[in-house]
Amino acid sequence: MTELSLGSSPPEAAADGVWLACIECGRTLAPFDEPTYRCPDCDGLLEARYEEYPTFEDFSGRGVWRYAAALPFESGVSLPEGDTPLHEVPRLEADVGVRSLRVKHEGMNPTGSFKDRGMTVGVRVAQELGVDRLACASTGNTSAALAAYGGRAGVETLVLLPAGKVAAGKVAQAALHGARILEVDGNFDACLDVVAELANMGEAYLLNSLNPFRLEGQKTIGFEILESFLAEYDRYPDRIVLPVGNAGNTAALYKAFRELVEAGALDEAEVPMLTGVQAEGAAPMVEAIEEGLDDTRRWEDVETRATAIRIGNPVNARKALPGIRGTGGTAVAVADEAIVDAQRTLAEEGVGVEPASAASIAGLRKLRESGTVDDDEDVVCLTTGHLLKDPDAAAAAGRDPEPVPNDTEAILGHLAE
Ligand SMILES: Cc1ncc(COP(=O)(O)O)c(C=O)c1O
Ligand SMILES: N[C@@H](CCOP(=O)(O)O)C(=O)O
Repeated sequence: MTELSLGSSPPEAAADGVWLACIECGRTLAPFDEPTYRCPDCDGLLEARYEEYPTFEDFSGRGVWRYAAALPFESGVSLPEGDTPLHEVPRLEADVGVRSLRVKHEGMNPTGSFKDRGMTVGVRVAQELGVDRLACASTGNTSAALAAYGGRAGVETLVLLPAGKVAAGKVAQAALHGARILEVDGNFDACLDVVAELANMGEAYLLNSLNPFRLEGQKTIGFEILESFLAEYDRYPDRIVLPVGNAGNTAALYKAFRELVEAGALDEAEVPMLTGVQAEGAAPMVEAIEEGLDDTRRWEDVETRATAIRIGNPVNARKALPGIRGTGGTAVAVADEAIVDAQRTLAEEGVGVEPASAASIAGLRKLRESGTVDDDEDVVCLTTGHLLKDPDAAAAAGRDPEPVPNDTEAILGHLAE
């Protein structure tokens, strides 16, 4: 696990032991002088770096801010977020046939997805920068989180959504939390291109996962999984399986593990294998892994019922591909039917997730069937968003309501049929 070294020296103007470094050319930048999303020299992705990396003993409290020692600030605009359940799923575990299977349900965050972890940190940075408008492109969840956290902070929010391709619950959230919603005649990747241009023009502060501080919040998923799993099993999971869209979580979890290794709190051999899952109709990361590419090829035409991961140009690919390879993981594409089936299976065991989230389960099943995942592995599947985010998908995947007369005897008769 040597790619993307964390070693760099702070620039002169580094604030309180934190700075930004380009993952391509190594240039370092002061973090809070002005909004910066990419390297001014080579356009590479930026990553937050710290003077010191904490060990588990440095963490205290609950939720995202438990990990303040690994974040750029002590606290932030919080609703609060993180501290999500690591569900047991005994029937699914037996069916898949692994040593242990847990489901880390990020749908239990305040706005119903993992984006809240990134937003609590990202909006804190926005306050530090003194910006007056926050913006994002979104397949839905980022917009809901941005609207809620921006609203809480009292800052104007603007979201660009691919018209007709965002689940109803997410649009409702962004609307009610007060975001200005622009529906764009184009896919998510086109929306992100426009928002990035607006941000570069100084029209808004961009809070997609291109923003390195979003990923600082999201890396706490990795810390939390390791701590909770260790507490229950006295060992770390072998593998973490996660849905991949813009590839922010893959990059963030990899960073969490590299930081712990750097701090001497985790052996390289203990780092879980990061295993990404995409829908067949939007699988540029899988293509890049299978073909040994250093970056993804942009897919112009993407389609999947898992609208949250309907993404053809994962902005974090250059961070996430080394994460998958460097941990000995892999990536796999799954059919929409397998995603829906996995969503139903999880729901029947009490865990309600949106379709994109269920991709992790569908991917695990596929990798077990192919023998890529062994039966003696400890696995954690990440489920990223709540079932109610996409009520239409849930209704379509679930049982149909049965109309009955307003009469007890008739209902008993109906139940006996
Ligand atoms: C519910 C859900 N799952 C998974 C993803 C993919 O996560 P990432 O972009 O971090 O790969 C997203 C958004 O991209 C999402 O909204
Ligand atoms: N699924 C995402 C897509 C944008 O991802 P981001 O992590 O880069 O903000 C969404 O919910 O919009």
